[in-house]
Parts: sequence; C-alpha cells; structure tokens
Amino acid sequence: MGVSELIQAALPLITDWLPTQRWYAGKGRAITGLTPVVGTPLQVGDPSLLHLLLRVEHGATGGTPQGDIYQLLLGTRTEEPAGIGPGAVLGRLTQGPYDGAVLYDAVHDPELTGRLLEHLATGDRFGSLSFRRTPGPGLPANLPGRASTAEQSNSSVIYGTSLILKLFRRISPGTNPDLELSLALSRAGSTRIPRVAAWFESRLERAEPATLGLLQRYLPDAEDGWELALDQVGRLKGDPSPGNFAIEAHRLGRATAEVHRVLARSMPVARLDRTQTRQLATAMADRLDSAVAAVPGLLRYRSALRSAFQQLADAHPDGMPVQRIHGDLHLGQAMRTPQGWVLLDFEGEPAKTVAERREPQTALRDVAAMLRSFDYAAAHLLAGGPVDPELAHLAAAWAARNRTAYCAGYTAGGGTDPAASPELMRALEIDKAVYEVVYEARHRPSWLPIPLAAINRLALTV
Ligand SMILES: Nc1ncnc2c1ncn2[C@@H]1O[C@H](COP(=O)(O)OP(=O)(O)O)[C@@H](O)[C@H]1O
Ligand SMILES: O=P(O)(O)O[C@H]1O[C@H](CO)[C@@H](O[C@H]2O[C@H](CO)[C@@H](O)[C@H](O)[C@H]2O)[C@H](O)[C@H]1O
Repeated sequence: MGVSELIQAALPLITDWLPTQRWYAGKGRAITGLTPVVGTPLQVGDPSLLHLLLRVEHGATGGTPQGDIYQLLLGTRTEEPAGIGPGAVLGRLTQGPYDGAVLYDAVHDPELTGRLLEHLATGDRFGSLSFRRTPGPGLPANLPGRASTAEQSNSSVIYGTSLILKLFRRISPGTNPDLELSLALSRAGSTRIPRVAAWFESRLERAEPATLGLLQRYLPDAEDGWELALDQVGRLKGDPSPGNFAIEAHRLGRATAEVHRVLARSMPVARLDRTQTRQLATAMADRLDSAVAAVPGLLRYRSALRSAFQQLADAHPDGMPVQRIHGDLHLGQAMRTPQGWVLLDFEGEPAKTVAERREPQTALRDVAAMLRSFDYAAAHLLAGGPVDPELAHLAAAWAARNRTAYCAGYTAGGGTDPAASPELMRALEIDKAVYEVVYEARHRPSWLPIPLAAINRLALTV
C-alpha cells in the first residue's frame, strides 16, 4: 500500500479526530475538505509511520479554498500501542491492505519520535523534510521520545533528560518566530532560554520553508512559573502570609528585561510615529470589535474600552520605541531553574498571523501580559468555590504585590518603567484580556469569568 492510499484511508478518521485536539484552531468551523500537502514516511519503504502536512479547508473565498495547514504524525499498527491514551487513537482503518489496523497520533510512539531525533542528529534531508543542526556538540540519536503531558498549544516530545522537541501543529510559511527569536537569543549567548540544538522544516507549495519542529535543551530541574504561583496562591487559604513569591516575581521582571535588552541588540528596532501609534490604538479597537462579535458579553464594556485605547494614542503624541518581543508571555512560559528564570515559547499569540507576530512592538506588551498572568493565578484560587470576600481580598492583594514586584524587577533590570506609561499599560492589559476572553471562550469556557472580571475592573478605571 502506498502513501497516498494510506492517506486517503486515513482522511475520514482525521476529520473526526482533529476537532478533539487542543491544538486544533478550527474549532466551531465546519471542515469542508482535507487536502494532503505532502506525506513523508519516516523510514524508507515504510508508509505506516507517516509525517503528514494536511490542509484543512473551511469553505472558499472567490474559488480559493480557505483553511490552515496542520502537521500530523500518524502511526499505523495492527494493535493499539501499549500505554497510548484514548485521545491519541484516531480509530481503525476500514479500507485497503491496512483495513482493520489502528491509526494513532504517533507523537505518543517512542519509536517514531525516536526516528525524528535520528534525522535531527544527522542534520539530513528526508523527502520534503530538511533537518538543521546548530553548531555544537553532537546530539544523542538513540533516545526514544515520550510525549509531554504539559498543557500546550502544540505537541512536545521529551528525549531522556536532555532534549525536548516541539512539533508545531498549525503551520505557516516562513520561519516560526519561536525558532527565529530562540536562535537569535542562543547566538547572542543568552542563558535566559533553553539553547536551540536543531530544527526541521519543509517547503510548502513553493513558498519559503516553514518551520515544523524545534529541538531545544530540556530543563530537567525546572519548575513551571504557573505551577509555582498556584502553589503559593493555594496556601492563602490556610495562611494569609505564605512564602514570599514577590522575590521570584522581581527576579522574573529582571529576566524579562534582560531578554528584551538582548533582543533589542540582536534584532531590528524601530520607533512608531504619531500616526503609527494611532494605528496601534485602532488595531486594539478592531480586535475588541471582533471579540465582541464572538463573545457578546463584552458589548457592555465596548465604549469604556475604546476610550482607553483613544487615551493611549493621546498620551503618546511622539510615538514610542518598538522591538521584537516574546509576544505571549505568561507564567506558564517561565521556568524557574537553579540558575534563575528561563523563558520559553517565543511563538507569539497563536491567534495572530505570523506576519503580525513578527512585527516589532512595544516591549511593555510582554510586561502587561505577565501582569495578566498574576491576576489569572489569583483568580484561579477563587474559581468554582462559594463567594468568600476575605479570600477574594487576599487573592487581590497577592496579585497586586506580585505585579508591583515584577514591574520593579523589570525596571531594575533596565526595562522601561511601566509606571511611567499608565495609559499604554492599561490599553495593553485590556488588549490582552480581550484576547483571553476569546481564547477562553474557544478553548476553556469555564475559565471565561477570569478575563471577563479583569475587563470589568479595567473598564471601571477609564
Ligand atoms: N526546554 C524545556 N525544558 C523543560 N520543560 C519545557 C521546555 N520547553 C517546554 N517545556 C514544558 O512544556 C510546556 C509547553 O511548552 P511551550 O513551548 O509553551 O509549548 P506550546 O507552544 O505548545 O504551548 C511548558 O510550559 C513547559 O512545562
Ligand atoms: O499555549 P500557549 O502557552 O502558547 O498560550 C495560550 O494558552 C495559555 C494558557 O495555557 C493562555 O494563557 C492564559 O492562561 C494562563 C493560565 O493558564 C495565564 O497565566 C495567562 O495569563 C493567560 O493569558 C495564552 O493566553 C494562550 O495564548
């Protein structure tokens, strides 16, 4: 059985399975077609372990199909591989020589993901895939992969205790900003990110090569900033003065400033003029309008939030400096290691186009995004429980304390003082909270009250 027959047999199962995956961005839109872009068996002559780029169509505009390209790793075996979770099984094939075989997401197959590592270690070309290594020590080639269980937008595979491969799921032409910025920071010698070891890419329909996977050093001793924060907040229930996370928040602010400084040195910087600053405010208002259409509960805040955007433009008649930034910074993207904080995932907000994510922006956008994360951690404590005004007060004080410490650390680390630009900071926080409202409505509806409460609070300050 050839690759194309296997793909054809797999398509009906893929149609049902895709919408169940967290990384699938087309939720709520009907799939009108699936077009294989390129399929590459990861071993010569063995189509049962297949790398597939697939265009998922959602209707057409002017005769041109509209949709996104996704990266899939598909395994086919006569029996379900041991230990594979139910969400990773697409079903049984019902056509061709593989009739009756199990089709599964091979991210969960140590053998297949081990093959990917072998290609990365060799730095070769394989079918349409090009594997590229950074200079440095050789990579171990014989490690089986284990699928990461982290809550994430893509899929990651961990090799032993030394490497982690992120497989980007929604693929756009060109270099993924996560690779672009991680490489720039690695080359500048920054220790605030896990060093890039290799990546792989593929040419998409004659466009420039698209990044498909990024292999970085794994941080085995790292603790996730979000988990650390939740742990601290959780203690508020029994002890109103638990450990002092504000010290960590301050250090995290310093680390953010350090990353911004390196990015400003190693990548293009610019200055938004008055007109461009107005356009920034208009773009925020436009995003708000799209969000109102998706989540009508935002409508009552529209006028106040638009005023906040207008005030941002008025407060910066001389424009503002811009540079490349992280773009989607939050506590879950920060890992505390014995050597200090390390930042991850420079991909930017998944909902924006790659072109938007690559535009230089005010560095304070990252600061505002992290401030939202402290608010999320505090709000998480209150979610689902009965209203408890005392706990609500403690949670709000925890968020305020850590937000202040983070901003102080950012300024001490050489970043622009957020307190000197209150209109900009408020507009950036609103813009982020609006994004979060749409994100939560789409992915985690039970979390929607968290950004909505923030919108309510921010609107009252206008
Ligand atoms: N180099 C690393 N070392 C240790 N853990 C990591 C590393 N990179 C990612 N992780 C873990 O995987 C999670 C998801 O990674 P991330 O890059 O944010 O993926 P995504 O873009 O898919 O959301 C992180 O929150 C972290 O827990
Ligand atoms: O998957 P990514 O990490 O690239 O980012 C997306 O998912 C995040 C949630 O996992 C989301 O972050 C929001 O929730 C966090 C708590 O889970 C909170 O700390 C962040 O402040 C909040 O924005 C992120 O927005 C989204 O792009």
